[in-house]
Amino acid sequence: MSQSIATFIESVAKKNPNEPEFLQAVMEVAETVIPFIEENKKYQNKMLLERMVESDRIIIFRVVWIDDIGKTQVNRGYRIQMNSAIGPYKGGIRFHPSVNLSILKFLAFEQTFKNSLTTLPMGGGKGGADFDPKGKSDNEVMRFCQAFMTELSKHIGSNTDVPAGDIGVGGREVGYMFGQYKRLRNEFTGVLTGKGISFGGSLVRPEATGYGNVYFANSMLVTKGDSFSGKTVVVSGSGNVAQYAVEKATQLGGKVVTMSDSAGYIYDADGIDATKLTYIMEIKNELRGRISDYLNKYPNAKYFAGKRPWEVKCDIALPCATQNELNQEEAKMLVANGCICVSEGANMPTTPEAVHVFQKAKLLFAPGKASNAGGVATSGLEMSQNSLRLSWSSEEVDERLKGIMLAIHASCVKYGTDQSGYVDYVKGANIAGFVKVADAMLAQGVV
Ligand SMILES: NC(=O)C1=CN([C@@H]2O[C@H](COP(=O)(O)OP(=O)(O)OC[C@H]3O[C@@H](n4cnc5c(N)ncnc54)[C@H](OP(=O)(O)O)[C@@H]3O)[C@@H](O)[C@H]2O)C=CC1
Ligand SMILES: O=C(O)CCC(=O)C(=O)O
Repeated sequence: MSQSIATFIESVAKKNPNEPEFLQAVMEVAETVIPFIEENKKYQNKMLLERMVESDRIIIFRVVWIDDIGKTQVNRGYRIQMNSAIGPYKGGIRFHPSVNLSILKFLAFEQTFKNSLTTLPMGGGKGGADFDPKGKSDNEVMRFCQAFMTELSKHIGSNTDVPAGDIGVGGREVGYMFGQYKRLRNEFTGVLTGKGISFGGSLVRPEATGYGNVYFANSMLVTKGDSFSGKTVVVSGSGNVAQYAVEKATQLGGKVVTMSDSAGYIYDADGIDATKLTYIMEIKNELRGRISDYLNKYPNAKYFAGKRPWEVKCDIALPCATQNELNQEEAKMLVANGCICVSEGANMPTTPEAVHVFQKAKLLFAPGKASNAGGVATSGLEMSQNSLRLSWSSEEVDERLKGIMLAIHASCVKYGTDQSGYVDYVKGANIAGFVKVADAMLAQGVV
């Protein structure tokens, strides 16, 4: 690591103690962006990266609600408004017991670069609460969402900050939050994305992150004259992103053999086809059960409690669960087993050591800020439709999504190709994302 990178990281670490995930995300960007700044006079001595790691503002608030047995519950809510140089703050809301400032700051920082890559005018933000929706009744989830939005509504708006879903926040939660915002503000606006189709949601938004990740992986494979056809695919997670990554990978001719949740993974050697995926969607989205329930209907599959799927031999790996879910040892296992392509559906699922393993082995490796950007890009399309008061067809939204993923791939190739022709997609995504935000910041003066 060069002296300038080390000095920068040291100062960020000092200002943001006890924030390992935030520091990890910053370090990954700094490693590629600082050398780029040093080669480009225009970006020098303007403290651009120093400004980008400092949130515009952070809102932390108490969320009080009553559970089904009449007990008062207290959670902590957050919204990180990271950077608005290129558009209103945009990024999801996460409800998970692990939520803290470090995790949300890493996500908001990543989001700023990701949103820049989408080609759409969206700044970076992220929010959430340490609320665990697991095991809660619909009424409890609704009361929590209403209490959360009662405070959040003071800080967001369709031209200011437009939240959406993330872990633990899907269509149900977005609906409850939208209802509360409308009740409090008496206005029907595109203040959230991921809404239901009957009240301003966009077709293909639920599918967009998973589909987009597979479109991006496919673009990487195409650079090698390859495709998903006949490939064995390992997927982690079984939530929104994983489900639609499995659907699209299967449609493109891949055989997906694993899915997981925080308790373990299932392995189905025959492949998780469309019918089996419908069952997983029922387990996860309606019954709110566990991935192990898959064996109730498909007993030939195997369940591995407490394990992650990276030990399974595959050609393509799609980590779609959560941050730091694929470590160095697991990366070595994937490489040894002949994996050729890893495309992140989740945000920062691969540890830095594991990323280096993939890059050293010259795998096709896509960082989430590029490969999972289809979700927020389609949220941007939802915002456009809301502003126009129009709804586009599935075909139209999907075509735009494909076009955006191709454009992001092209930007990564532009900024990430080295002299040997290897594309470092991490470097490409970081620099391409940085350039647009930095140019806008320079044009807007010292703010
Ligand atoms: N939804 C979107 O549009 C976008 C999401 N992402 C990212 O994709 C990832 C998945 O999000 P999404 O599918 O929406 O979320 P969901 O809540 O729908 O699903 C999350 C999945 O990840 C698993 N998971 C969560 N925490 C852990 C953990 N600590 N260890 C192992 N597994 C875990 C969950 O298992 P369990 O049920 O056991 O908790 C579940 O299977 C996240 O990193 C998110 O930030 C990125 C871009 C857009
Ligand atoms: O659609 C959005 O605004 C949220 C997407 C998101 O949270 C993400 O890209 O990580």
